[in-house]
Amino acid sequence: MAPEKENTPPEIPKIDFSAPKLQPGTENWSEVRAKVMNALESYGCFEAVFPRVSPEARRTFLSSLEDLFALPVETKERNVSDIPYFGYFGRLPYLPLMEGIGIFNAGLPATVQDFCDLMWPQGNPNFREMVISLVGQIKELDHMVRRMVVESLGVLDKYYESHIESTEYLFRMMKYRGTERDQGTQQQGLVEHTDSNTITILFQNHVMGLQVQTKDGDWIPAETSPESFIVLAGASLMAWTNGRVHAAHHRVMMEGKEERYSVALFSVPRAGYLVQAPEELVDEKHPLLFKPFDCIEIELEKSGY
Ligand SMILES: O=C(O)CCC(=O)C(=O)O
Ligand SMILES: [Fe+2]
Repeated sequence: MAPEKENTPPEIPKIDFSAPKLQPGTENWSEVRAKVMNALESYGCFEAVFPRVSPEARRTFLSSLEDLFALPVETKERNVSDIPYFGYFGRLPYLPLMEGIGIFNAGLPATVQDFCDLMWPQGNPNFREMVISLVGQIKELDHMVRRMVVESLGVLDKYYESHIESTEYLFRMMKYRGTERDQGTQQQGLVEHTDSNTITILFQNHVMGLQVQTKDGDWIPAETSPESFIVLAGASLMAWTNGRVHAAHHRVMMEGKEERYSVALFSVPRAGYLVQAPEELVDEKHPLLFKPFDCIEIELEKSGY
């Protein structure tokens, strides 16, 4: 390896999804698809430039999260879920800086409405509309990425529709308190973990903190701009692709007193759907790597994050 290369720290690939006509079948699509596969195989992660969600809408939503998290704990706790971390959680002994509020099945406007009714019995149509439109727009990116993966593997016609139909969406909003530690000292905001779902798409306020582990074990920053998102592959996508896609290990490290807000859309294989590699991806050279599993069962059994 050339010496300059050895010294270049690894960086999360940045991929441009901003072309207005990024459509299957076009040259641009094939180029972007190749970069996506490459990034998912090497890092399990990339930064997607996707200005379909306007920076203005993102900013407005992030500032409305200040009001959401400022609600009394008893109000936030009304948002319960049978699945750990899918409802409200906060001030857990092993996650002292973090609070999270999830909306499961956020693809359905009625679910978003129910959530808003719990938080604001007097109504909050603005918040409802912001969530519905963010979920709709980020879903477009999720669909494109998943289509690119099944296309690259040559199984588009047989599996794309069922892949999309078997998915539910978890929309999770997160707040991390700043750390009291001295400047230059980091404190863990979120323990290192791999997501169990298919794909996670995240954005954060100006307080960065997300880090992704490379296959060599180095932790590298996963930063976003007002127009870009971090896309992470989870264990379900790794299993479904029989290990072609790497599931990225990641964590949040906080530094400084400022609060961090982040927002994530998780595509989650619905309960009862068995995540298993299609027969086309299993052969002598590629033996089946993972036993079929139900992603929701894994989430239900989670004790740590
Ligand atoms: O807050 C973040 O940026 C990361 C959140 C995360 O990894 C998760 O909720 O699974
Ligand atoms: Fe995660």
